[in-house]
Amino acid sequence: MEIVILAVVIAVVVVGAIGGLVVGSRKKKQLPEAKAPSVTPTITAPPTEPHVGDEAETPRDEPRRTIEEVDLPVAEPSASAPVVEEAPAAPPALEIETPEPTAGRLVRLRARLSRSQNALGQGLLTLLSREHLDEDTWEEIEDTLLTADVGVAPTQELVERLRERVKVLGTRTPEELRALLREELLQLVGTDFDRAVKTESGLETPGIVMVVGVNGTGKTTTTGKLARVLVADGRSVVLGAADTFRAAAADQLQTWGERVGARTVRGPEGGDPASIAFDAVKEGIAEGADVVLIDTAGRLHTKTGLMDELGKVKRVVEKHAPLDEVLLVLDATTGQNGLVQARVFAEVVDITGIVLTKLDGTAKGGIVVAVQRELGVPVKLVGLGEGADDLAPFEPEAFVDALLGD
Ligand SMILES: Nc1nc2c(ncn2[C@@H]2O[C@H](COP(=O)(O)OP(=O)(O)OP(=O)(O)O)[C@@H](O)[C@H]2O)c(=O)[nH]1
Repeated sequence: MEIVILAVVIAVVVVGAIGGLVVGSRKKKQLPEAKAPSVTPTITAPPTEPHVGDEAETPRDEPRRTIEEVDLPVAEPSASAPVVEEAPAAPPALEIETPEPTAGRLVRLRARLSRSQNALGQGLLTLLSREHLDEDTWEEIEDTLLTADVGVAPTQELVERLRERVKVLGTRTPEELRALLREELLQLVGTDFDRAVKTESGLETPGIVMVVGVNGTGKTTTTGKLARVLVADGRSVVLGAADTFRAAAADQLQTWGERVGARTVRGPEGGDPASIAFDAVKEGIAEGADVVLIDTAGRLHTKTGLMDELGKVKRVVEKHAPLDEVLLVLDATTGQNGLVQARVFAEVVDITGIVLTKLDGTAKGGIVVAVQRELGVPVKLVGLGEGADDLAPFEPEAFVDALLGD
């Protein structure tokens, strides 16, 4: 009996030892090292769908892990918080860009212009093509022009002339109507203005351009784009960040300048705009630059404040040399509000040219006509997008052609 008991004990011990060896050897199997979460988050591809013939089981050579060794899964990013791969830090050095040439820019940007302006041109052509041009149709033509911000007086003039010419014409082919409308719109926009931005002083000193307008109209952007236009035409430029109202405006202008290798003169936030303008012109003279562009602030609550500030900038700059151009920047999408701004600025400073920005974002191209009438000053440049080279010299023919579409 004792022998039997002894044999059973030995058997249990032997089986236990073998079992222990097996577990131990499993534990010793090296698990792949747990990867530390990478610093740069990455987007992983979703698992691919299994194909016909693929193994249904986990491959057998995959290491097995005990429950203690299995880490809890890292929380999956939720759909609302996508993991975005961080861009590598940009190198600090800025490359100097070569802006696009300015000749024919409006023609190049025509698609963008006509996309937003077709409502006016096509609307007029459709109405004029009706078989019977009754009073209601003429009223609709008038409404189309007024809706496009052409203004009351120019609208009435145009409708009167169109009525007369259509009567004389008798039957109308679409080609004749198009030609007639083109002629009349061109006359309304005006082909006699000198639309060149005056950037040459005719003196030893650089040409001086002051850019004014309510903040948010695209003033700083326009100053930057204009610097590019000038650089593209082979001129050297110094920028004056006299918009000290918003600190970011000076940074923004400086960035524009750096992209084309133009120096920016700036001062402290809330500093005196006139002294910055003065220093910018001084720097322009010292550098022998061709043009100095001065960006100003327009966020002033009273007309007197605006008058004081812009008047001071002008007086101080003119200690060096006279201003050659004062450009008023207006946002074309603001319609009548833009006209009110134009009136206030015109009372404060002698505007010599208008820049209409954001013409790509409105079908109200009639503002070109209205604002010229209001101030007796030509639109010289138009903004047709947020891109660096989306500022074009204003050409009446290209503009009217864009209104009428192809
Ligand atoms: N679509 C479009 N956007 C434009 C155009 N011109 C300027 N913008 C945008 O208008 C916004 C305002 O432009 P800013 O140049 O900052 O305006 P600002 O008048 O200088 O205002 P401050 O910087 O506060 O002085 C920016 O987002 C520009 O990219 C344009 O012609 N078309």
